[in-house]
Amino acid sequence: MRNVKHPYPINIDLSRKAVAVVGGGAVATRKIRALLDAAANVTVISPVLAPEIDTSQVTWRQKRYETGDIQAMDMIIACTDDAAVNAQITQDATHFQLVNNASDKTQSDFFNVAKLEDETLLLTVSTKGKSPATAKRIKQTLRRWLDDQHWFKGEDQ
Ligand SMILES: C[C@@]1(CC(=O)O)C2=NC(=C\c3[nH]c(c(CCC(=O)O)c3CC(=O)O)Cc3[nH]c(c(CC(=O)O)c3CCC(=O)O)/C=C3\N/C(=C\2)[C@@H](CCC(=O)O)[C@]3(C)CC(=O)O)/[C@H]1CCC(=O)O
Ligand SMILES: NC(=O)c1ccc[n+]([C@@H]2O[C@H](COP(=O)([O-])OP(=O)(O)OC[C@H]3O[C@@H](n4cnc5c(N)ncnc54)[C@H](O)[C@@H]3O)[C@@H](O)[C@H]2O)c1
Repeated sequence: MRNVKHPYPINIDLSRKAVAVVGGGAVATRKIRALLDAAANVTVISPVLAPEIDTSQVTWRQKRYETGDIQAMDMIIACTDDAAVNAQITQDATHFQLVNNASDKTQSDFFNVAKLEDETLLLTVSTKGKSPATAKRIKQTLRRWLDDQHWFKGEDQ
């Protein structure tokens, strides 16, 4: 995130929102999984898609990114393997769109978080962009602790 010391944490209902994922590789696969969990309407813009991305659950625009592609989108995840393209996407977005640039945290309006979720609980972990691997480890430690307390009834995430 650009210069924010204390980001605003929220849980968003994405079921009426259009989300563009630009890029169709490993990072896109992970982000799309969480977006579909949240019932988002996902459009993927990428010439190639990883086989794990189910084309029956997303709209696939099989092309390289061009300015204009994200115009009607509420939220955009820029995760191509070309940092210049991801930077262009951040630049093309207007102030009322939310952009996550997966290759440059100084060009993001928001960061994604590690989550632990069952029917009644949603726990999220963020290191404010400093160490996603640490966020994942903390999540796994929390999962074991919650299991010991019998407080968690979810699947592995
Ligand atoms: C939490 C999680 C949620 C999610 O999936 O979105 C998430 N990253 C996850 C996984 C993950 N991330 C990376 C690998 C590969 C590791 C490896 O193999 O090398 C893996 C896979 C893994 O660890 O399994 C590497 C990586 N990540 C970022 C960069 C770029 C940079 O740092 O600038 C690079 C290096 C790229 C490079 O240069 O190569 C950036 C971001 N990643 C964030 C979130 C945001 C900050 C989160 C926070 O504040 O803590 C932030 C800033 C932006 C964002 O993406 O929103 C999810 C955990 C899922 C879980 O819960 O299991
Ligand atoms: N934020 C995170 O969690 C995180 C984690 C790991 C890596 N990264 C960053 O994300 C980037 C992508 O990583 P990956 O493992 O998904 O890469 P990848 O190589 O698996 O996938 C890249 C995808 O981008 C697509 N692409 C390339 N140029 C394009 C263009 N002009 N328009 C549209 N799509 C285009 C390709 O077709 C491919 O599907 C890395 O370069 C790295 O900087 C971020």
